[in-house]
Parts: sequence; C-alpha cells; structure tokens
Amino acid sequence: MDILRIEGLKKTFNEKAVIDNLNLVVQSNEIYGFIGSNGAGKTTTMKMVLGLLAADEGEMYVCDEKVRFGDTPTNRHVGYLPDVPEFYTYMNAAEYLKLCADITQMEKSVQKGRINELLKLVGLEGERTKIKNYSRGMKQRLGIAQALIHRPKLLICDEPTSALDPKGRTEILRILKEITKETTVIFSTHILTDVERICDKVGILYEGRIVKSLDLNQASFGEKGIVIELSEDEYQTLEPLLDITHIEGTAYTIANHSLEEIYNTLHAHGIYPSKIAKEHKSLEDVYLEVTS
Ligand SMILES: Nc1ncnc2c1ncn2[C@@H]1O[C@H](COP(=O)(O)OP(=O)(O)OP(=O)(O)O)[C@@H](O)[C@H]1O
Repeated sequence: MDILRIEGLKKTFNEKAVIDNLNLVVQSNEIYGFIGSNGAGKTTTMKMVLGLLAADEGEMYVCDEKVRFGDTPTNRHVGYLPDVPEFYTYMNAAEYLKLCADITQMEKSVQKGRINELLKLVGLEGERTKIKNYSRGMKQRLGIAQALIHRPKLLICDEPTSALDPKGRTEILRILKEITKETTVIFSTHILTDVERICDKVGILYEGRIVKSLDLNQASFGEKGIVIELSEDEYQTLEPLLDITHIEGTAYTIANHSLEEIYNTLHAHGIYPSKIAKEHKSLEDVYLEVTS
C-alpha cells in the first residue's frame, strides 16, 4: 500500500520555485530517506504533507486520502518529529505523554499501557527528571514517543539525528528501525551515513524534484571503477596507456578498461600492484553525481 503519494507538487517563495514538479511514493513499513542539501526544500515538502503550508500545484495523498491545507483529517495517520521538538519542560516524560494522550482523546483505560510501552521503546522508562534537564538526545527520543502516541501509520522525522553525537544518533536509528513493524518512516536528512544504516529506499531532492530514487536493499549502485595501488614511477608508465586518475596517496582509479586489458598492460610492463579491486559506488558517489 502507498502510505504517501505526492504528485506534481509545486511551491514557490518570492517567485523562486523551491519545489517544482515533485513526485514521490512511500510504501508501507519502509524507511524512506528523503535527502537533500541545506535549503533543498525538505521541510517545505513535509509542511505541505502535514497541511501546514499550501501547495501552489499538485496533490498529496496519505493512506489514499487527499491532504487538504489547513486542519487536514489525514493527520490522524501521521506523527511528526520536528528537527527541534518543543515540550512543556517543567513536566517529566510520563506527564508530558499523558498530556499528549489526553489531546489525542485516547481512552483513559489504555493511556497508561501505551505510555509505558513508548517510554520503554525510547529508553526513558522510569525517568523522573524534568524535561528541562534533558540532553538533546533524550529530547529527540521523547519527541519520537510523542509523535507515536496515536499509533500513526506514517512518522515524519525532520533531521532527527543532525544535532546528536554518535551514541545519540545510534539510539535514534535503532528506534526508527524498530518501529517499522507498525509504522512507515520518512527520514529527512543530509547525513548519508545514517541513511545507509537504516533506510530501505532513498529519494534525492535537488532543484525542487526527486532527481534519483534508490533501493538501498539492492546489491550495488553500479561500478565506480577499478582501484589500484601504484608507485609514482608505475603511474608514469601506465598514464599514457590507460584511463587512470589519481585519488590520493598511492591510490588510483582506472575507468573504461576491462580487467583483462588492465592485467595484460600491467604484466607487459612488469607491474604487480599490492592492491587491485573493483569498487562500487557509494550513496555519496551517487548523491554527488546527481546534484552537481
Ligand atoms: N516561509 C518562507 N518564505 C520564504 N522562503 C522560504 C520560506 N520557507 C522556506 N523558504 C526557503 O525555501 C528553501 C527551502 O527551505 P527548507 O527549509 O524547506 O529546506 P530544507 O531542505 O529543509 O533545509 P535544511 O536542511 O537546511 O533544513 C530555502 O531557500 C528557504 O529559505
């Protein structure tokens, strides 16, 4: 099932099209990495999906229901974690989640169970400290719990790991991975290593549209070339014969030649490198390719 479908979305600020014919589909129980540089339009898109910002053109559907600007009913399916979540900081986590449960009109009889379940999920079980004394990581974890209180089908996270240290980031990624049994996650970020760690699919946002969609569960994004370790002299010998580029130190890449051709050339010149290997493109390679 398509949890989110965006068709031909457009948004212009001061005559500049920030989002321009954006098309996107997110399917159930996957983690979708929505990646783009600072200012690419990730937050703008998320705000339109949440009905907080009017689109100039295009349609959005959450669980096959059309999103309408203003108080959209589709938000009953959606949980939202902003990049900097705000709380009533004089409360502790359980008190704050109780308030959120009341706001969503959750039946009193199930509130305690749901709150305990969420506190356990985000590692804040038994935490009596007031939120004002929380670290950024704890706030972000409580933010996830708050966003999940009404068991949304879709959780939208806007750069949830950007301000966290490696331990805090690992915790958030673990939680996001764990909740995909029940919830589809859109993970907006520019931290590609985080995306590689947990996402199933990726959309690269550039110049207002998705310029590349990738399935991270597939084996490879294609070959980058052949990487070889050479001395300076060996490089000088091979340079007129092969399409060879220096990377750094003793590492070079060779493109546009078969392995057989390369081995024959090396053998003919008595060059036997300590390393020669086929390298595959990383997400970063693909990202740089399509955004430059
Ligand atoms: N209300 C607004 N009025 C005018 N311009 C805006 C408004 N909101 C966003 N923009 C502009 O739209 C562009 C996209 O902003 P947006 O916050 O959506 O990007 P982003 O991808 O979320 O960036 P970041 O990773 O830095 O959060 C930016 O150039 C921003 O200045």
